[in-house]
Amino acid sequence: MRDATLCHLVREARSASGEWAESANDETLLIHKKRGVGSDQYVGPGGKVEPGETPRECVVREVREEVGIEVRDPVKVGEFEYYSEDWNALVHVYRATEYAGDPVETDEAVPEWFPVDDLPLSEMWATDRDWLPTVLAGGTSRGRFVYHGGDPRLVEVETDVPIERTAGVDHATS
Ligand SMILES: Nc1ncnc2c1[nH]c(=O)n2[C@H]1C[C@H](O)[C@@H](COP(=O)(O)OP(=O)(O)OP(=O)(O)O)O1
Repeated sequence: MRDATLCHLVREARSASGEWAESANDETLLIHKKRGVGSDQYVGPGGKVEPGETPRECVVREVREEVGIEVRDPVKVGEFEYYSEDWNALVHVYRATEYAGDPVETDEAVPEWFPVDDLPLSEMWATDRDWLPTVLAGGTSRGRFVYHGGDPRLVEVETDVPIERTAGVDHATS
């Protein structure tokens, strides 16, 4: 099973005067993906973990490659097993709030900020709605999703579960 990552960057929305708004108005950065698994949907930036890198190193690299920013504080907040006819993955989910630079379009992705309470769920993975709101709100999640023909056939989700935060920090994948 291949290791992969997702990064969900959350920023506190600003009012017109530039003041921090209520946390309910937080926003998260999604990408409209141009290629790869889940293309033509809105997803979090991320990708396959390369041999010799840790999932945390992967998520920093993939965010840099896909939207051109440096994420500073990714924290592992979830993981899920994904199974389909042609791709299986253990997906390590990270949440971050600090970054440097401004998101830019690349040949892989078009970045777009969305209010955390108004996600384009109909244009996202069907199972995102089962775990992503919890993660965006600062919780944790663990899951197992079996897809067939692009639709989820088995969905197992636990939220607010202990996540080994060091997982993927110190242990490079094979
Ligand atoms: N079920 C589900 N929900 C949300 N996100 C995902 C899944 N299954 C998945 O595999 N994913 C995510 C995990 C990764 O971010 C990508 C899969 O990796 P991919 O984008 O193909 O890898 P890259 O390295 O970015 O692609 P290429 O560079 O090889 O084009 O999907």
